Amino acid sequence: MRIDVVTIFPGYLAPLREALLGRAIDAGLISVAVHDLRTWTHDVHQAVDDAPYGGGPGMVMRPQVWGEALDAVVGDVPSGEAPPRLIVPTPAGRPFTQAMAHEYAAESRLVFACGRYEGIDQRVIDDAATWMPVDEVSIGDYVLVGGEVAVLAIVEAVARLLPGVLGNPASAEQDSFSDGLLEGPAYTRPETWRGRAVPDVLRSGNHGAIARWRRDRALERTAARRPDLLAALPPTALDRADRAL
Ligand SMILES: COc1ccc2nc(C(=O)O)sc2c1
Repeated sequence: MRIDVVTIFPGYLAPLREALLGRAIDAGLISVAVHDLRTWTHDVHQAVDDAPYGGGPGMVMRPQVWGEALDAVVGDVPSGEAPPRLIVPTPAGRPFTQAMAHEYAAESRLVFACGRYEGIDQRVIDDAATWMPVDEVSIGDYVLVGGEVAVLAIVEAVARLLPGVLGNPASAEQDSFSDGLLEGPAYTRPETWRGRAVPDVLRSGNHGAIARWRRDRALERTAARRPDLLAALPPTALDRADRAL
């Protein structure tokens, strides 16, 4: 997968080259190019923003600069080749979900546009949508200062789903949300720590009982913390034992 990120703060994306993602880049599983939006300014001040039409607080990012940047970064899409998906993090975006992470993991190329200030002139999004799929997404019901942190989260959620990135593919298959539920509690050695013992069932070697216990804990946690996820499960998702909980 090829990933391009356009931002006025390239240094914010440095964590993409660390740890698991850094190893995936070194292994050639993903390529990441970070572009400084100011490359496409033509004035001495390298201005990327201007006052909003209609008044109001803050500044809006200029369409000319973004238009040239996306033209250059996306480049000419060879005929017959699918254009990349443009992802624009914004508080006004569609909530980013694990299902979307799987959708994005199937793409060969993603381009991220990181907004700052009050966001990017809407015409940039509208123009881009005439020649590539554009998703405006939010990583949560809170407002960040810019799109860069959201890009780090989205890229990590997507890249870990790519073949070869996670050491143990089963980890992705048993993710929270993979079966629509939150993961339950996890334990490792020692057996007792500060007077707290690991649940006996997890040391029983009885794989059926362990699976049942883990499912029950996941159902309990989901019911307590995300009842919306439980309500969204298809009726067939819960078996008789689940319902007996
Ligand atoms: C101006 O660019 C922004 C500002 C806030 C913000 N908050 C996001 C979120 O997903 O919460 S994405 C994003 C982009």
